[in-house]
Amino acid sequence: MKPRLLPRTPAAVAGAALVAAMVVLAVVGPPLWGATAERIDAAAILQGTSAAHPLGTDSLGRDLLARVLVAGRFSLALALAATLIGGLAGIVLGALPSVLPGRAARLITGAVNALVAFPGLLLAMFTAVVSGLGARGAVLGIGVAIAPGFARLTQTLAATVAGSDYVSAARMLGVSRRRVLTGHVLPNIAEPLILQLTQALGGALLGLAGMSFLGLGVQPPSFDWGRLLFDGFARIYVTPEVALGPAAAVALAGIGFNLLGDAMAKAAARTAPAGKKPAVAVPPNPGEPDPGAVLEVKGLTVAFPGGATPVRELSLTIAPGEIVGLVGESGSGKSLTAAAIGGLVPYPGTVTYGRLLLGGRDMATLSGKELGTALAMVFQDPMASLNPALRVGGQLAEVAIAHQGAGRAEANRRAVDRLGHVHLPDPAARARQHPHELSGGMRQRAVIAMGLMATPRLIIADEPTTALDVTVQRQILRLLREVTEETGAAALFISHDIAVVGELCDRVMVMYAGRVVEELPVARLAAEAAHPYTRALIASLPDMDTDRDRPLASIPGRQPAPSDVGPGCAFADRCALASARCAAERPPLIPYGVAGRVACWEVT
Ligand SMILES: Nc1ncnc2c1ncn2[C@@H]1O[C@H](COP(=O)(O)OP(=O)(O)OP(=O)(O)O)[C@@H](O)[C@H]1O
Repeated sequence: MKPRLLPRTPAAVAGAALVAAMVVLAVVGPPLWGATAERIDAAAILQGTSAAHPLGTDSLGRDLLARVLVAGRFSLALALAATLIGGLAGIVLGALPSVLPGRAARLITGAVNALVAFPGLLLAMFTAVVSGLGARGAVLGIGVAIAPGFARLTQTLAATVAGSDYVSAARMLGVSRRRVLTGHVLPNIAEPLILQLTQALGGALLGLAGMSFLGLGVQPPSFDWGRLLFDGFARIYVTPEVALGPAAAVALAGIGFNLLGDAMAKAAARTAPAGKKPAVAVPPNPGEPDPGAVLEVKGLTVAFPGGATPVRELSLTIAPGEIVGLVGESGSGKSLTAAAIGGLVPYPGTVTYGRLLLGGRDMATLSGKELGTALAMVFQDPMASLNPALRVGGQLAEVAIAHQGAGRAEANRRAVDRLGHVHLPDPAARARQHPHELSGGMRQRAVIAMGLMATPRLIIADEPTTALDVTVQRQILRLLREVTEETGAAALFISHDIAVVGELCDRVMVMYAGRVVEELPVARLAAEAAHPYTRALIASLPDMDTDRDRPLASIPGRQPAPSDVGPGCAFADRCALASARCAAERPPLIPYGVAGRVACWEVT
């Protein structure tokens, strides 16, 4: 986990101070006060508070203050052990359903659900009794009591990550369940689990003290805070101060860990509103910028921990009014390219680039408001962009209020105007409806209208028509073309369908395993496409002459996973033209034909 500043709230400061004090005490306690804590004094048996013994003495005349100070190390060590046992067992139990076959997975999920419903203290007591009284039994007991909570948290987090597009893409690419778990799921849920471990440590301290207090934990001559509390409790009516010391120590340490865990969780949530901001690094200046371009991207790379680099050194330029199509099969890195341009790569992805200019300005320097005005993004699922609880018109109006400081009435008027602009019938009535009252095509129009509330210089549309039927798809494509022609906005249109790209775009960029392998004007696509992958994509399209009785041509083999791309051409092992050089050396993307670029040894 990356070091993160804690918020400077009194609770965070108090938590950090208490935990720091606890750690210092664990280190210096036994060497400083160990001898005093063990010194038997027959003349001072069972005393209350005195100048020599501020917390009194025990039945052997040993100083209780020294014993409380010394017991800190053992108490913390036991709590750490219990938390690690519980945490590890829980994470394994929670992760197993993602890798096991259906029936075993259901069995484990059911068992975890049952254990979560079982009172933790009973579980701990039962385990401690079965595994033998003493510190070991208590640690195991608390570990077992903690584990179901961790298992449930891991399951919930893993299920959230498992539903994301990149995991689906990895599965589609044939990545094994185990690799999906270790490479995609666990790294993305590590942070909340670590935060939970810190909080669990406080709970384990209290739990262990409780076990010792019940006589189920640490046995003499060893002692932890719970044991001291147990011993002091018998004298609570005569000399209450003897129980006070261990009780205060347990309470303060427990509160300290809980406050610290809480503060860490808040700090993490604050830095990660909707998936944390990825790290962005800018390597040295790569040549002169293109003054005429709306968008200029040079050397864009997106990487994830564990070696996955789904976008590699991608460069693209889009002129005003131009629509560039980014095409490639699932998992080639199209969506992450769009996300990186929009600053939306999910944590823990890292984005690096030589240049990322929107209208000549480095996108990293644009404020949220400037970016919101200059860039409009349209995604495949319009429901993801529209809040189901709000009326369509109100949501559009919000953009004008937030970005242009418009008044409510003016913003509403503009929203209806924009909805009419994207050919939504009866826009005033539609504006008063909720998203679920609109058809899929209407919703996508509404999202495009939302992008047009400002005057975007760039529209990024990521598979905006994939979920729509063919007729509606045509209408939306026409609308996008109309909008760019009217407003002069540039567009990056992402699709896995080269036919759709051919219909709408001016220029096409073909992506394979994170890299652009070919780029050319759409008008030359049929005649001049040179890269074997582009040609295979075109060949797999049906046309009027296609024999309907025979299966469509498909490209044999699979695209390599983002972490498995070798040194040569990533397409080599699916390519009929590949030579030994292709497997060993990656072809550069170089000018080819009239206005194209291609990366292939065999055609250049
Ligand atoms: N957060 C992440 N962590 C690790 N790998 C990721 C993450 N997000 C995406 N990937 C991987 O990056 C690769 C490219 O994903 P991307 O979504 O950009 O592909 P795509 O070409 O848009 O595919 P699709 O058409 O299916 O959306 C995939 O193999 C995916 O598994």
